[in-house]
Amino acid sequence: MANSGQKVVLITGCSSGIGLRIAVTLAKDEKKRYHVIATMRDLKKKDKLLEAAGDAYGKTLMLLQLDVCSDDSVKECINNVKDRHIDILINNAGVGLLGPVESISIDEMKRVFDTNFFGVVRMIKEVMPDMKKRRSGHIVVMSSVMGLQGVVFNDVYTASKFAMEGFCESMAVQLMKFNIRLSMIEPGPVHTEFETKMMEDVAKMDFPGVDADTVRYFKDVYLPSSIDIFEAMGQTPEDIAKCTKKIIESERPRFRNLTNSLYTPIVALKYADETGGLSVNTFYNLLFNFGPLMHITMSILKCLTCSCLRRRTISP
Ligand SMILES: NC(=O)C1=CN([C@@H]2O[C@H](COP(=O)(O)OP(=O)(O)OC[C@H]3O[C@@H](n4cnc5c(N)ncnc54)[C@H](OP(=O)(O)O)[C@@H]3O)[C@@H](O)[C@H]2O)C=CC1
Ligand SMILES: CC1=C(/C=C/C(C)=C/C=C/C(C)=C/C=O)C(C)(C)CCC1
Repeated sequence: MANSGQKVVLITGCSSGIGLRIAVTLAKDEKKRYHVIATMRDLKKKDKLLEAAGDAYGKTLMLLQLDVCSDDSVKECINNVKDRHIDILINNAGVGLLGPVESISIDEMKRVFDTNFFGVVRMIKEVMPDMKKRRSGHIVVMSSVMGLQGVVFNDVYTASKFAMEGFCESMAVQLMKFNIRLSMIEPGPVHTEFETKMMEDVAKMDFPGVDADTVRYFKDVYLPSSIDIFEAMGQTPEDIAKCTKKIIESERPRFRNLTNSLYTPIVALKYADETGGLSVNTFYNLLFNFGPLMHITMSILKCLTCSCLRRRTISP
């Protein structure tokens, strides 16, 4: 039960990664400002969260089952919240999808949209009426740099995040009229199970219906470069949890929130050129013409951002 003055925060997708870390970070807030309702679709996966939450569990953190792809589960979950009163909704649940579209079924694509786009729509539809009645609330949506700019071979995942960005950009205007804030968070690569799940999926792929060149571009060009990017720029779930906490605590939260300054110039390419060609040509060149150079550049970037170098430069 939330104590008076505590804000009720409901977070989706807390069994691992960013959602788990946001739930624990808010539940362990030193001023105990939050009553965290951490949700997951399979409560058998709760151990990692409960271990990280420690003695906050049962005090500032509680657990509820929630599958954002099920209308009934969404309704049932919110009905289990006292007075259906949620101050902050954090839509974090999401799934990736990688590879040549020729070998991806429409059903698989629909599952990604059902989670990443319709999952957020279901939650907002369920929670928004109460926030409107109270003229108060904050809706946070975990988008991605791929909600701002496409990345090759991430076509459908990118589309699902673009869809969410467009939905939120439209919703934000009317929500403002009801004093409800809407914030999008756009992380670049983050080291979570998201990455391992994608690599596991790729290992199992046999690319039916895909020509040999496309398979080669995916496996021998894109994948090594994306591993470089993850290594050189990858943030931690803690980084994203800290950003999220800052956003929900700010008086006037920004609508869009990129979390990784190393990635900002890459997204900036898109806004620097209204013809849209700059980012397409840059990505093309980085991948197909400067692949090896990019590998070296990323390794240097990794050194510049890792602590060992900083330690050497700091100590005389
Ligand atoms: N990792 C990255 O590089 C980036 C991730 N993001 C976004 O961050 C969010 C969290 O991903 P991340 O923590 O990295 O990855 P994880 O795979 O670790 O976490 C994803 C979470 O979403 C849950 N989930 C999946 N489908 C559903 C569903 N139908 N209902 C409820 N929960 C569901 C998963 O639960 P289960 O354990 O049951 O599968 C899991 O808890 C996603 O929206 C992702 O798009 C954005 C930018 C970068
Ligand atoms: C930047 C960049 C690349 C890869 C970007 C990647 C891999 C981003 C991953 C983002 C994630 C995982 C977001 C999840 O929501 C390429 C295509 C290698 C080409 C060169 C520029």
